[in-house]
Amino acid sequence: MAMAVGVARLAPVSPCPLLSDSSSPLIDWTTMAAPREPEVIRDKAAMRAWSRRRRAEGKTVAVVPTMGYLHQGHLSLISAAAAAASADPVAIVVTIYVNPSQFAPSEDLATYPSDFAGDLRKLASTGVVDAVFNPPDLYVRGAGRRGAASGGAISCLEEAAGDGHETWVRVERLEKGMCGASRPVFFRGVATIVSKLFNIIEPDVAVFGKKDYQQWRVICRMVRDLDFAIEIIGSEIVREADGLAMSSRNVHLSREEREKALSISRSLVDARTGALKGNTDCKQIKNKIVQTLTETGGQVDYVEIVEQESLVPVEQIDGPVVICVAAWFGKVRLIDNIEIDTRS
Ligand SMILES: Nc1ncnc2c1ncn2[C@@H]1O[C@H](COP(=O)(O)OP(=O)(O)OP(=O)(O)O)[C@@H](O)[C@H]1O
Ligand SMILES: CC(C)(CO)[C@@H](O)C(=O)[O-]
Ligand code: BAL
Repeated sequence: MAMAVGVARLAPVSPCPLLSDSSSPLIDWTTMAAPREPEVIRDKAAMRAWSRRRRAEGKTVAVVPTMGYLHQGHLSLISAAAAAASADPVAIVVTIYVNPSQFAPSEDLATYPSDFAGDLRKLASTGVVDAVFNPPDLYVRGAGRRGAASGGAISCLEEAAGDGHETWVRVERLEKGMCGASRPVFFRGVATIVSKLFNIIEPDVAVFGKKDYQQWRVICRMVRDLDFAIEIIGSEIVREADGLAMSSRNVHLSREEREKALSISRSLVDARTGALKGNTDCKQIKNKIVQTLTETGGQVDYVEIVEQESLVPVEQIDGPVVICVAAWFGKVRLIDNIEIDTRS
């Protein structure tokens, strides 16, 4: 039975030495309700019925979409969900589904980390998660041939789905560039699965992390353009004590690779410090970050400085921008970012 929840009291910020002004507070769940096992729902119709019952009870339904292998970054989204509807009782749903349509066949779907039992323990410890939606599959699969090729890159889903699923959501401008250039099926898959989750769960609020900055912006634009009656919340990046952005894929880093990967967050902080001191030439900033990451053994995918909402690249930092980085350390592709506003 869902229960009204209080707001997770955020633990005093134990500032990370590198990012003290942008590290996100971790959550002191001990101040929350007693640990409580969330209901596990695996069927789409049951998930929709559960959500409609909560709303009929007068609750705000909040969803936190994830691909599992949960860490504090995910738990911070749950806290944001609880806080978003603090005036009303909220029913919080966390989805755990590794979405095949956002992975190209050449990417790491097969090695994506998973620990559902551990995830359930972490969610229970919060005492505020009412349901976990963990479907075995969310796509119609066909037995027949896929028919005329859709052209362009295909995802792991299309490789396996035959003449099944064929409807896609595209956010045509924001999906281009940065991760859209490196992962040509990623945002089509994300926008499509998030739309499906929204149609199944019918939430009032949905929380996404700014760690995946471009993804967050793509989803905000999709919600605007398709008139979803859903409040989208972007939650700040949660970092390890040494500044590394928490990410499920970090588990694949060797000790040495993890040490080298610290160059990402450190170079972002240095860039922001410099910009606030007047070093606002984007070409110089990007070249310095690329040099730093390369010298520490990273293979840079991209370093871009773009306007925060339009994601349009800028040549000078003069207003709200975000520096977005993607780089490989060993076989692990990491992303991170830092927002800068020289006018604030
Ligand atoms: N360190 C973090 N701080 C804030 N939000 C995060 C963080 N890590 C992940 N999230 C958010 O959690 C949600 C689920 O992301 P996901 O399940 O893919 O985890 P992940 O840590 O991003 O994994 P990976 O990046 O390795 O695929 C997304 O909205 C994502 O932005
Ligand atoms: C939003 C999401 C859950 C969609 O699969 C995924 O892209 C993620 O975990 O960021
Ligand atoms: N949060 C990232 C999801 C992905 O890399 O597919």
